[in-house]
Formats: sequence, C-alpha cells, structure tokens
Amino acid sequence: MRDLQRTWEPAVNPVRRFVSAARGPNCNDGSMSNRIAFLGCGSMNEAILGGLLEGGADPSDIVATVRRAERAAELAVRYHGITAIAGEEEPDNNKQAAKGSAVVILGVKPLGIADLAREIGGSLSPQTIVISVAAAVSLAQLEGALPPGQPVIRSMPNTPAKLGRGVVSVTPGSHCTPEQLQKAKSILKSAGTVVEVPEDQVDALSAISGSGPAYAFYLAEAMASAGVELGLDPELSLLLARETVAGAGFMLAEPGADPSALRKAVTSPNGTTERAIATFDDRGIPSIIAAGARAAAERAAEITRQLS
Ligand SMILES: NC(=O)C1=CN([C@@H]2O[C@H](COP(=O)(O)OP(=O)(O)OC[C@H]3O[C@@H](n4cnc5c(N)ncnc54)[C@H](O)[C@@H]3O)[C@@H](O)[C@H]2O)C=CC1
Ligand SMILES: O=C(O)[C@@H]1CCC=N1
Repeated sequence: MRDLQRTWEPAVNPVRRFVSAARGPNCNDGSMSNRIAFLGCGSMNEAILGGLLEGGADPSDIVATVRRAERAAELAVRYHGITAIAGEEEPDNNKQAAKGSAVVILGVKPLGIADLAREIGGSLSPQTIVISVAAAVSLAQLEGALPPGQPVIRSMPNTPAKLGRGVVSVTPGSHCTPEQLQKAKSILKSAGTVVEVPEDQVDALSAISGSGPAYAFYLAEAMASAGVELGLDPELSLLLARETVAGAGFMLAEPGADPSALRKAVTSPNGTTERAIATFDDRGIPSIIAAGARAAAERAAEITRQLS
C-alpha cells in the first residue's frame, strides 16, 4: 500500500506530492493506529474533522475521501497536514483510507451508505470502529452491509461541530464494546456535547439537533428580511440579524441557561418585545416549529423504510 500522508501545495504547485506516513496502518506493537478516516468529506464530515483539529487532533492522523480532485485539494489546503484522496483520481480511495484506520466515519448521503460500507468491508480490521453520521440509516442496515461482528456506532451530529459546539449523538451497535464506545465518545467530544441515545430516539433527536442549525439560520434569514421590510439597509439588517442570533446563542451556551428566562429578561411588560412575541403566539409559531420537527422525523422514518 502506498503511503497515505500527502499534502497539497496548489498555490505553488498544483501537483500532489507524497511524503512518508507518520504511522503505518498498524503500529509496530500490533495495536491499531490513531488514524481516523472520513469517508465522504462533505458538509457534515468536514465539520467534525474541523472540530477534531480545533480540539488538538494531529492532522497526520486524519485521512479524508471525496469524489472530486478539486474538493480534495480544497480540504488539504484548509486543513494542512491531513491526507485527502479523490475518487476521480484514485478509485480505491475509500479502501485505502479505511485500511489501517482505527476509526472510520461514513459521511455520504443515506442512499450511498450501504454501498460504501460494502466497498470498504474487506479493508477494515475487525477492531475498526465504523461510525455512520447518516440520517435514517439504521444500525441493522449498517451491520448488514459490513463484515459480521464489525463494531458500529450510529451517530447524529450537527454542523456547529466545526467550532467544537456541536451536539453529537451516539448509539452503539450490537458488536460495539463499552471500551470502543468510550473511545468513539472521547474522539467525538472535540466536536461538541456527546449524548448517548437509544436508536428509537435518533429520528427525534435528528429533527431537533441534526436539522436544528438550519432552523436557527432560517430565523436569522427571516429577521434580516423583516428588517429590510421595516426600511433598514439590507447589509445592516443582515449584520443585525447575524450578530443577534449569534449573541443569543452565546447566552444560551452559558452553563444552566434557560431559554424561557432569557426571553423574559428581554420582554418588558407592555413593551415592544411583548407585542412581537404575542404576535408570534397568535400566529402559532411554536406549533409551526413542532410541525416542522415532526415532518423531519417522519421523513427520516420514510427514508429508513425506503432503504430496507
Ligand atoms: N449536513 C448536515 O448538517 C448533517 C448531515 N448529516 C448526514 O451526513 C451525511 C452527509 O451529508 P452532507 O455532509 O450534508 O452531504 P454532502 O453532500 O455535503 O457530503 C457528502 C460528501 O460525500 C462525497 N461522496 C459521495 N459519495 C462518495 C464516495 N463513494 N466516496 C467518497 N466520497 C463520496 C461527496 O462528494 C460529498 O463531498 C448524510 O448522510 C446526512 O444525513 C447528519 C447530520 C447533519
Ligand atoms: O437534512 C438532512 O437530511 C441532514 C440530516 C440532519 C441534518 N441534515
């Protein structure tokens, strides 16, 4: 097998060069390497990768696979020292990355997960922990596509993982030992708060924390549009919306923060905020949000059925 440690220098020389691996597929003492493979490094896997590096992970322990060479170059420049391999250049990229990795994180779309799991099955060590971040792909579906006995964890992260502020759920499969679960948790905690949930709660969790960042961004978009409607300059309105949602997010991140108490602290009796919140209540915003979350969870269940 060729060395996995590669870097890119597109500003100077767009041609990939290979340098020697810091660690081989297995350490000399027979233990697994520390390598973590991100197979399918798009939005979600990149966010986790970024969080791990922010948390102090060694870039030479990280390998990422993608389809396009341009994307591999982008990742290798953004996260200096990692290895990024494009399938359009090396069709066995996923197998190369999986081989010798202690942890493999599957980050392709739900429909592609089983094919990817089957593709890499023969390259995994029996101890390699396979983590899937895909919505709707069940542990049974994952285990069915991997070699018998492979340790598997179903996870549902979210994109603030990139800043180490994500929420990452873990649900161990039937062959995952407590030590392997602990190892996965200790890796994922660089990406944010790790919670363990039973599998029958993953779709609900996904509808709140997995999709949730999009709801917060949607709120910021709506606030920015509302400001323009009230006559603000669009650039100023966007700035106000972004900084306000971000600032409120920081307040929510304080230990013990209570969203209801924080809201009340902004809402003077008979003041302006009270009028806005009353309008939101009249229009049924809480039930609209609940309906959206329910629709997200139902869609996850629908995809699971389609994959069976
Ligand atoms: N985006 C999000 O906020 C969240 C996404 N997820 C899950 O993460 C998974 C990925 O979603 P996104 O990152 O949003 O999608 P994405 O499209 O941004 O990323 C998928 C990446 O996989 C690559 N890819 C596809 N097939 C490949 C293959 N055979 N080999 C190597 N690379 C391949 C694509 O080129 C792309 O870069 C999905 O299963 C989704 O359910 C879970 C939680 C949140
Ligand atoms: O929209 C999706 O399907 C993924 C799963 C949770 C967030 N994004």
